[in-house]
Order: sequence, then C-alpha cells, then structure tokens
Amino acid sequence: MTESGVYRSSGTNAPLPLPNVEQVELQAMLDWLSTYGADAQGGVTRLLYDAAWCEAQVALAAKMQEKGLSPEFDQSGNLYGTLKGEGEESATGAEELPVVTGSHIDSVVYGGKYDGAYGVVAGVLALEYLQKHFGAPKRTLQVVSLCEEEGSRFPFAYWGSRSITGITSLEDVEHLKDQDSVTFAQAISHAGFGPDSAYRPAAKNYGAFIELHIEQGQVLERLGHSIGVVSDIVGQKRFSITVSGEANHAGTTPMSWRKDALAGAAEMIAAVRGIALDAGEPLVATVGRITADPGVGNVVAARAVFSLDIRHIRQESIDRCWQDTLHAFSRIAAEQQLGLDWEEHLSVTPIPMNAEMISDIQDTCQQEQLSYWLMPSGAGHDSQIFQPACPTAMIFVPSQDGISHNPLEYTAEADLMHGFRVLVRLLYKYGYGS
Ligand SMILES: NC(=O)NC(NC(N)=O)C(=O)[O-]
Ligand SMILES: [Zn+2]
Ligand SMILES: [Zn+2]
Repeated sequence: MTESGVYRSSGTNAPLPLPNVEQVELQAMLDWLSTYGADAQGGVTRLLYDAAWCEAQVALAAKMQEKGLSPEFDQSGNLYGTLKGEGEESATGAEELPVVTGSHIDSVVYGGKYDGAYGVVAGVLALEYLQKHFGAPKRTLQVVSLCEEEGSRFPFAYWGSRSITGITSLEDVEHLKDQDSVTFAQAISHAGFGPDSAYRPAAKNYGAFIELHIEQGQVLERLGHSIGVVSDIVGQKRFSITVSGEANHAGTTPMSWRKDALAGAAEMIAAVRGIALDAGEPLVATVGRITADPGVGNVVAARAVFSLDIRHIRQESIDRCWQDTLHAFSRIAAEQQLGLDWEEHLSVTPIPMNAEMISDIQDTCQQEQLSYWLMPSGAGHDSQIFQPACPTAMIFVPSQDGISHNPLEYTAEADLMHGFRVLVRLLYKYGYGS
C-alpha cells in the first residue's frame, strides 16, 4: 500500500448541487440487506462465511451489477463495486489508485442492522447516484463490502481489511476454530473463497479510504450534532483467559477444599472491572463471554474460559491496564490454587485519522450546513487498519440512545441521509476533482 495524496479540489466553494438526492432509497436498501441474517431476536446475525453472510454478499453483488458497478470478489470474500475513472494516466503512466468507500458486512451475534451495513449500502448508492448525475469520474471510485471486521465467529478481527493491506495472510489464520470447531480453512473453502478459488488475491492498493458508520455511542445525540468527524480510533487488546481448577462434588466438597475455576474467574472478572473503574474514562474493559466445564450445576467447575476486551485512545493506558489486570489475576489464582493461562488474539494500536481528509469532511459539512463534532471512536473500525497504508477518514451519524451491538440499534432516516450527502460530496471532491 503506498501513501498517495488525496485529490485536492481546485474549484470554488459554491456548494455542489445534489439533484434529487432525497429520492435515494437508502433506508429501503438497508431494510432489504437486513433480511439476510435476520435472527430470532429481531436483529441481524451474519458471521464470516456462514450461510447468511454468503447470501448477503451474493445479493449485494447482484445489486451492484444492476447498478452498473461491475461487482468483483477477492479471495477473502471482500466484494468490490467499481465506478471506473476516465482521468488521464499519471506522469508515471500508472492509473491513479482508486478512492474506496465501504465498511463491513459481518455482524456480531444478535446485532443491529446498521453497524457496518450502513457504510456498505451508502457506498453502493453513492456510486450509483454519482454515475447517474455526474457521469464517469476522473478517478476510479470503488465501494467495498469488507468480509469481516467484528471477530464474532473466529478469534480474530479485521480479516477483510488486514488481508487487503497484507498485514495478515490466510496461513496466519487458517488453523483458527469457531465455537463448533470448524476451522477458518474449512469455512473459507466451504464459502467458495480462498487460494483455490477463481478470485484474485485480496492484497490491493487504495488511494484513500472513507468509511461511513453509525457512532454506536451517544455523544452526537447528547450534543445535538448531525455528523461525527472521527479524529482517532481506539486501540484494543483482546484475550481469552483460561482458569483451571478441579472438578468435584458440589455437595461433599467443603468450600475451603475447592479448586473452583468458575468462582476464581468470577473474582477475576470483578477485579478487572474495578481496575477499569479506577483507571477512569475513556478506558473500558469488557468480559463478554464465559464458558465453564463441565458446566453442570452439581459439579465444581474444573475450568472456566472468558473473553477480555481492553480499549483506550492511548496505547500506554491499554498496556498499563493489562499489566495491572494480569497481576490481579495471578494473585487470585495463587490464593485459590488455580491455574491461569491467557492468549492474546487481537492487538490494534490507537490511530489518528488523516488530517487533510478530516478538514475536507468538515468543509463538506459546512457546505451541507450540518453541525459536526470532531470526536474519537470507542468502537474499532477497518479504517484503523487502512490508515497506516493510505489516507483514511471516518464519518459518523448518531445512534439513538447510543445503542449498538443490539437488535435495538437504530438511526433515524434523516440522519442516515445526512451522512449519505456528506459521503457523496466527499467522493465527488476526490473522484471528479472540483
Ligand atoms: N464497529 C464495531 O462495532 N467494531 C467492533 N469490532 C472491532 N473489531 O472492533 C467493535 O467491537 O468495536
Ligand atoms: Zn460492531
Ligand atoms: Zn462496525
């Protein structure tokens, strides 16, 4: 990935007319996409390479085809729609790298219908709108439906963007197993992707990346702003923590004789919560999943495995929280004669977004007469993977009550359209150059 400047507009500041933009049926296409993976909780569950994920990507490819965007998959299952540029070749004779917009198509379990999907749908409709009203751009514009960001199925996140930027290869992840012991290699092959497929390798150079996404928090709603301009994206560390004890009879084993892995894990979980509260905002630490073996009510647990997710806008704060947490876990394990093991399966650093593009988004909001707020993202995003490789920026729209990763996730249609208009203007600026 080469760092290349983003196209700078040389035109006047007169706002670009956006004819009939209000007729773009963004909500309808979001509702349509959410039917793929609609779950019993009223939300969306689309996990990497599962049936709902495959159906959604195939259906999106068909939509892109209908809209003249030449759909193309890569070997990871990332799906591109392309609006070909007609500009002059650069001095080196190489075509300018494409400006890409998009987000992720996968979800968490029982997630909402906007997280990731909004950026994909808005990108498809933005390219269709630009082609319809302004013809071919000078510079190629693409929308990408990234195959995986959440890390919901396999203990690994950002597979789509990491395979594109070359940070991760299939060899690095093919051994990973989901909760049904299906390997990554089996899943990618079953979905029809991977090195044996007919698709081209995922690695690809972008000229710039723009991600439109719901905020997933309550800052914009509370402050009354329409657009969030993302300054930085938090860093994260994710672990699996294993506590080992000794299975025993729940009725005949005195409390003081027990090596109770689940009781130990419970104390550890309370300890890490206390460490995070003592550290103060914006540090967050979350235990979202726990399993116990043998997981039977009348047996003292022999083993407990729980997840741990630590985030902050500064790397040193993440590192300090983990060190304090590990110290507390080790103390608890020693006190209760338990085994302790851990595996780190995600570590992404905090990263600032591209300053030039931030300024362009702010200018665009002014053209649209939309109030905006410069803010960090507490959620992780593919943009933090792309930023070291190409100029990258994010645009947020408000989430009602700040709810996300929940079937109740909601963003009003008017807010969705505000973000869409800013995205269209930005893509016009970079693709058509005026
Ligand atoms: N937009 C997201 O919800 N991202 C999520 N996924 C990752 N990988 O960070 C998260 O947990 O913040
Ligand atoms: Zn998410
Ligand atoms: Zn997301």
